[in-house]
Amino acid sequence: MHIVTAEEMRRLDRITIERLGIPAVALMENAGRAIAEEIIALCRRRGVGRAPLPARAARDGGAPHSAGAWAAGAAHEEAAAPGAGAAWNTAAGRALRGGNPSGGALAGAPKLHISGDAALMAEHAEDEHWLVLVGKGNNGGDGLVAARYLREAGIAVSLLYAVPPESLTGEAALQRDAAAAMGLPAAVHGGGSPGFAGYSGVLDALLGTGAAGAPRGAYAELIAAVNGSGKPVVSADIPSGLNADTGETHEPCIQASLTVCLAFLKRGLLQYPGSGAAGRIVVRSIGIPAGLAREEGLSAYWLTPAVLEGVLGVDVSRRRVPDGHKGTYGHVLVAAGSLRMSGAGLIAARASLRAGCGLATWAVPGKLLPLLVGAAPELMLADAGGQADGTWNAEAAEEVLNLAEKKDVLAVGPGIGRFQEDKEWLKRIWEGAECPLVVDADALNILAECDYRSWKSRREPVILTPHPGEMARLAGVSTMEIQRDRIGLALSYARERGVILVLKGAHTVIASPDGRIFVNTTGHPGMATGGAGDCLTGIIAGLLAQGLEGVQAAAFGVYLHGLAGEKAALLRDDPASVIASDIIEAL
Ligand SMILES: NC(=O)C1=CN([C@@H]2O[C@H](COP(=O)(O)OP(=O)(O)OC[C@H]3O[C@@H](n4cnc5c(N)ncnc54)[C@H](OP(=O)(O)O)[C@@H]3O)[C@@H](O)[C@H]2O)[C@@H](O)CC1
Ligand SMILES: Nc1ncnc2c1ncn2[C@@H]1O[C@H](COP(=O)(O)OP(=O)(O)O)[C@@H](O)[C@H]1O
Ligand SMILES: [K+]
Repeated sequence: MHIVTAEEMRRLDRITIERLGIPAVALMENAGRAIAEEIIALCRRRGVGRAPLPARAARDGGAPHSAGAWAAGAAHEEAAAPGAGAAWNTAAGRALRGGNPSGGALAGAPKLHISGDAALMAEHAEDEHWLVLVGKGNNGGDGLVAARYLREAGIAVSLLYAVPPESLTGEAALQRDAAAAMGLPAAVHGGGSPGFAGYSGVLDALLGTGAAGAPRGAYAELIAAVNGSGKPVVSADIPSGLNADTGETHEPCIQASLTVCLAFLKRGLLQYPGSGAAGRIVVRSIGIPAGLAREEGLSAYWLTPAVLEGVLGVDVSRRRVPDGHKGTYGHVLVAAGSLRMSGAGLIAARASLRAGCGLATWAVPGKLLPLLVGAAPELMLADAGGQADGTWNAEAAEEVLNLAEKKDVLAVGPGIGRFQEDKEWLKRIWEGAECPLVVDADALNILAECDYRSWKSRREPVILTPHPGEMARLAGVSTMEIQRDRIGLALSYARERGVILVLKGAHTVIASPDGRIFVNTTGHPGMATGGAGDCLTGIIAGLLAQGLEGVQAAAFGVYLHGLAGEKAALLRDDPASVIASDIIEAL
């Protein structure tokens, strides 16, 4: 699934309207109807058992999946089916709503099957009353359309305009008039906090992709009031107050239970804190052809199995040829670990084996070798020279390069620490290794102190795997600046430096020098544990050894790593108990 910026969304809108001739008002009609369907499905879900839907504030940390941030399979793409057919679930429902009311009673007679618009049927509609907050732009227009459909479903709605309705223009003005003609009750925000007591939910149609800066005036007042109301909030397109491109949340920003995102997933919904403000996200089609994004050369994606296969050409089933042997699946060399951090190397090397490479060799300063014998019997150990105290030195680079000669990939960095002439060490490896190179941990910190663009260019790809702190050092900005717009920053760094960049952390971003972007949503905060990153390095190296291209290995590796973290969490009482070795064992 593509992810787009607000500007890209406007371009796709324009093309649909101008080139395909689909009127803007038709898109708005589809958008509003989709939002109404999702609200009805939500009402139906809470109708089952009549349990009140928890308000956003009372929920968890707010991941984009209602089943909990870490639930296994959370990142799998689901087809949006807003409760279709659910209205027919009970025999009473079938009989009352006219779906073949005679049932099997008239044996032998031909059955007449007629069904109504199930997506717009709300059971217990009489218990619902939704407040629709209407902004001045097209987002407000979407809300007005949704209000009409909700009314049609028997749900009471009240409109609250943020600005005088006369200030609406274009399609939004048409919807204002239609809502008035239908007799929907409406008021204009008059300052202060509106009362929410009588409402069962709030539709936030205040600001969408046309918003600029922090919500002002009435918008800000309404958002703050809704957040304090304890009512479930559904946001149209994006939560009002969210930067649709970066995921930054302005003060204030709607905290939604559900966001019905229209046409294409907006970048800001996939990046924290935006992901947290959105609640559950449903992307609904509104008549803009999905293929337009590719035709227009957009190349940012939410990373799913479909994207891995269809866009990146990865065989996610990881089929092996029947006559394959360990040579078929490649040999990884991991240059990692030192006296105080040998475990980092061990984790990376073991993870590469679990990722399916045929052979893995772990190179360490020679002093450590006798201590590591048997640490992982499947691994081969190699003496990389180094200092008498078990740390690395510049000369060890030559040994690593010798060892790398017959290997398919070289991973460097986990647990190496800093040492004298470490910049020289890394330069020699960078320029000399004739296989793909994965650079992690302290090797990234070393790199941050080098002008590596002046180094001899490499034929084989380089994959950098920084966490936000390491990325800040590489880019020469603060960690806060990195987190402010992770996608934008990863993209520009990868392009400028000609490297494949894996910017780790919640919703890891994979950026390639050719401008492709993939955002991963597998994984969970329990993976914020020492060694989890070393494990990822090993997985990516293991996939490269099996012949995957750089971007394929980086994206698939990140996806598998998160999935393994989810599986590992299911074996524990609490995801916080997951440690890096568990992730390896869950691969
Ligand atoms: N064909 C289409 O285009 C389709 C579009 N669709 C929908 O339209 C949405 C985009 O609509 P949009 O471009 O009209 O912008 P939107 O976010 O509704 O409001 C902007 C207005 O708010 C105001 N304003 C801005 N910033 C502000 C602030 N900080 N604080 C306070 N006010 C602020 C600003 O007014 P101004 O201040 O300029 O007078 C401006 O007029 C999109 O998210 C989707 O929902 C779908 O229906 C599909 C078809
Ligand atoms: N909240 C989170 N959600 C998903 N994945 C996470 C989260 N926090 C950390 N991770 C993942 O765990 C790994 C931690 O890596 P890193 O910080 O380099 O650890 P280390 O250096 O100890 O190996 C990364 O792959 C990161 O994406
Ligand atoms: K909104």
